[in-house]
Amino acid sequence: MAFKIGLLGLGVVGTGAAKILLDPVGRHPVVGEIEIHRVGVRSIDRPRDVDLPPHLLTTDLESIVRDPEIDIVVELLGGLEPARSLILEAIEHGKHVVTANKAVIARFGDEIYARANEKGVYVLLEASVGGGIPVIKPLKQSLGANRITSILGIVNGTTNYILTEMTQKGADFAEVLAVAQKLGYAEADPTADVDGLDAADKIAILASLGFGGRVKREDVYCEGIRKISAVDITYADRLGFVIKLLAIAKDSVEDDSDTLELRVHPTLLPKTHPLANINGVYNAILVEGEPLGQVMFYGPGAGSGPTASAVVSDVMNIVGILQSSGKTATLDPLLSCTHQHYCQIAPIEELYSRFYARFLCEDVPGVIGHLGTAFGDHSVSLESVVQIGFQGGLAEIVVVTHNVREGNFREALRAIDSLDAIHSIPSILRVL
Ligand SMILES: NC(=O)C1=CN([C@@H]2O[C@H](COP(=O)(O)OP(=O)(O)OC[C@H]3O[C@@H](n4cnc5c(N)ncnc54)[C@H](OP(=O)(O)O)[C@@H]3O)[C@@H](O)[C@H]2O)C=CC1
Ligand SMILES: N[C@@H](CC=O)C(=O)O
Ligand code: NA
Repeated sequence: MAFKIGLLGLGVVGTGAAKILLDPVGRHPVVGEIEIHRVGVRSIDRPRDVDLPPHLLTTDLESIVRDPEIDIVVELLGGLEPARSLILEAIEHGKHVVTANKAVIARFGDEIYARANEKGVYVLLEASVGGGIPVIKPLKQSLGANRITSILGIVNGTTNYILTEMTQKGADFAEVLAVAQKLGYAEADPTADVDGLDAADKIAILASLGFGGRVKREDVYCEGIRKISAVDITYADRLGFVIKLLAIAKDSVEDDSDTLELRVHPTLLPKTHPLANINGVYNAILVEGEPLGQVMFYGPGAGSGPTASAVVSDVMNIVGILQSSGKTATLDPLLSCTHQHYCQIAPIEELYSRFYARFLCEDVPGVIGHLGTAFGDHSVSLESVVQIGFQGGLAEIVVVTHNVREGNFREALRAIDSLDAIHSIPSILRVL
């Protein structure tokens, strides 16, 4: 018996999923039991890179989520609406859902999972984080015996591709972004990638799974890569670092409470760090837990085929359950989501980090002393201060701090900014 799916979206990921399903030979036999019943798109006449019978396509997406013949709705539209409403309506009609939409899950996951649990259906989302990397299911199942203490990830393929090209080839930001869009890595609105919002959605999802609580998306501190310049990439390199957009969720070690650190920002990583050599569209997620220690998940973080691999695997999981237990079985607690309480998130000012800051100063005697004094006055201890060069007659000084409270560091910067000898502070980055 074939299991019928309704595909919402036939873009980069939808096309990849359809290609796998239309070509089952050599894959797991379950793939051959999945039938594409309807496909919802915006424009029927748009040329497609996959050979589907034209009568399957419709612009009436509501009719798909209500279709009594469909077992599983696969949402690959992107964006918040109509994706959220269609997912909820599919659930109301007793359909299982597979989605790659981290933006919807990070914002409306509570609502979606509450309804899914009431209706006894699964909402699986392996493709939503790390593209083709299996990380959601391992966090739910294979690592379930551990107390997770930290999750560090490079979880956005577009920005990792851009930073890699800028670092290795001195490429121009806008040009590389255009290539990433052409390769199908970027979101429909690439601001979500570049400004770190997509990575913030993903770390909210990972944190919720790893730390077993709900996460409010607005609690994730987020900075993107727009301000990263070739100058900082070069100086980071000289100091022994690479710059990566890092997503971090970890137990806040500075206090005994149950609070979490949750943040996304460009970070100077020591070249010896396991995440430092994750390049191009590849993503990696380094999970630390007790008693396991560290485990790293690595693979293609975006793109048609890899993301479709995760989507189809989720569909197969549901088909496997339907085959073995039937439609009325209770939900498997290791695949569904039942969190009730919200994780407590520490304010960014209270977090401790190392910082890299680049100053442009008048080339006058004593300027390094003034910097040191201002930092010292705010209990910010310095690891190194280097006058690294000159730019337009101004001395360029780079400071790397020890692990300091962010609130103190910011106050020190305000004091430094008001010094006569300081012309500007072009960059401030965190250091791992
Ligand atoms: N691209 C990637 O590498 C990855 C993407 N994702 C996620 O997967 C999802 C899909 O992304 P992707 O395939 O890249 O997106 P695309 O923009 O390539 O495709 C979107 C598809 O949805 C259809 N669509 C969008 N809005 C509507 C609407 N209002 N009504 C009808 N149809 C609509 C489009 O129709 P039409 O074709 O007619 O325009 C298109 O087929 C997103 O949530 C994204 O975040 C996750 C991991 C990786
Ligand atoms: N735009 C995203 C796509 C995958 O989630 C990215 O670049 O990682
Ligand atoms: Na994944």
